[in-house]
Amino acid sequence: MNEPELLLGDIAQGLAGVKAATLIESLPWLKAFHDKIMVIKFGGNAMVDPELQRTFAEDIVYLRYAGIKPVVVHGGGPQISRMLDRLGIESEFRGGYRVTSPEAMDVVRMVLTGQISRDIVSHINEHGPLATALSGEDAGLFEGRKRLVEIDGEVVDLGLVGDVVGVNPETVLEHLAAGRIPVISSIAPDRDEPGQVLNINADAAAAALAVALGAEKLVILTDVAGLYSDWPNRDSLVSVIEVEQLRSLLPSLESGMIPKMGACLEAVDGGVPKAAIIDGRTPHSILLEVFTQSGSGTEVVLHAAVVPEPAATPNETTAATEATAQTERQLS
Ligand SMILES: Nc1ncnc2c1ncn2[C@@H]1O[C@H](COP(=O)(O)OP(=O)(O)O)[C@@H](O)[C@H]1O
Ligand SMILES: CC(=O)N[C@@H](CCC(=O)OP(=O)(O)O)C(=O)O
Repeated sequence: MNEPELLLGDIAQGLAGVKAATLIESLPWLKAFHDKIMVIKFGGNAMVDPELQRTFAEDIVYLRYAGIKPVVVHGGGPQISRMLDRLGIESEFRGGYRVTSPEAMDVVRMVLTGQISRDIVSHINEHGPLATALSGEDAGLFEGRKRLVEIDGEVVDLGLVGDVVGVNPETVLEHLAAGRIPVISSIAPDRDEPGQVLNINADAAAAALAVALGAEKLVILTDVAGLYSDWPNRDSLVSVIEVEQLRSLLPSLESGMIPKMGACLEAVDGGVPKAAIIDGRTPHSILLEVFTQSGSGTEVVLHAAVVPEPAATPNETTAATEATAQTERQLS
């Protein structure tokens, strides 16, 4: 063999080694998550590009064939706003929640249940008859109650916006037992007002469902790399954070991140071992998060493993940055 041929042979062998290392890195996670339920929240901002919808569906189907039981809860905030705009109905957000009139509620229901659920199901089912759509209204899945929020010391009525105050997960469990992938929209019947439905923030709906299902992990896809402890300082991306650190950081967060990090807290407080915020703009970010040691975004856990000798970080800006610099991801 001449020299270029030898070199090509070395490169091919090196690439094969990298591929094998990548595959074998997933083994501990395949074992840990085998037969476990994983709730994945697909945010409206993460689904704007059709190619990302396709790679999202591939990841979900991959999880399913890897022996995990994925449950998808989806949002669709930007898509609802676009439809409201087309219909000449004004959109207003307060404290991260959409002020929802009865007229807007019809549109929320139409876009989430009638359009986005169907699109996700259809992308997944390109791989086989796997996905089935459910609304939080179906078989009493969610029970909601109107949410009153306090903003700047003032109690604000957000209209038909609710919290999930009850979950009846049996239907979802039945679908999982049949090998299906449930795709769920975040609408809930109002417990206090029969016939009325409420608009639920999809992060909050995903967290409540993850707790009720006894999920092993909640994964939330959004349009940033994860949680920044000192937003918008790009050097402050957090890899792992403990619930108590997050609880003290929460009041300083800006509106988009409040429902998201609040949902992670609720999930871990409710017994879900891990909750992660990941970048839905990166193709296959779910696979990277679930099957690699470094993950792909921010993981929230009850207690993080402590690295024996943390490297010095000269630009530590907050208590959370300091604390998370000393932790690393772990299997359980
Ligand atoms: N501390 C923070 N870390 C990361 N993102 C933040 C933070 N504070 C505010 N944000 C903003 O929150 C946004 C995500 O929230 P949102 O737009 O509601 O997402 P989604 O549509 O996926 O639910 C980010 O794009 C970012 O602009
Ligand atoms: C009460 C409330 O704000 N509900 C959200 C529901 C959809 C959602 O949460 O979508 P994302 O995940 O894309 O943000 C809304 O009307 O936009």
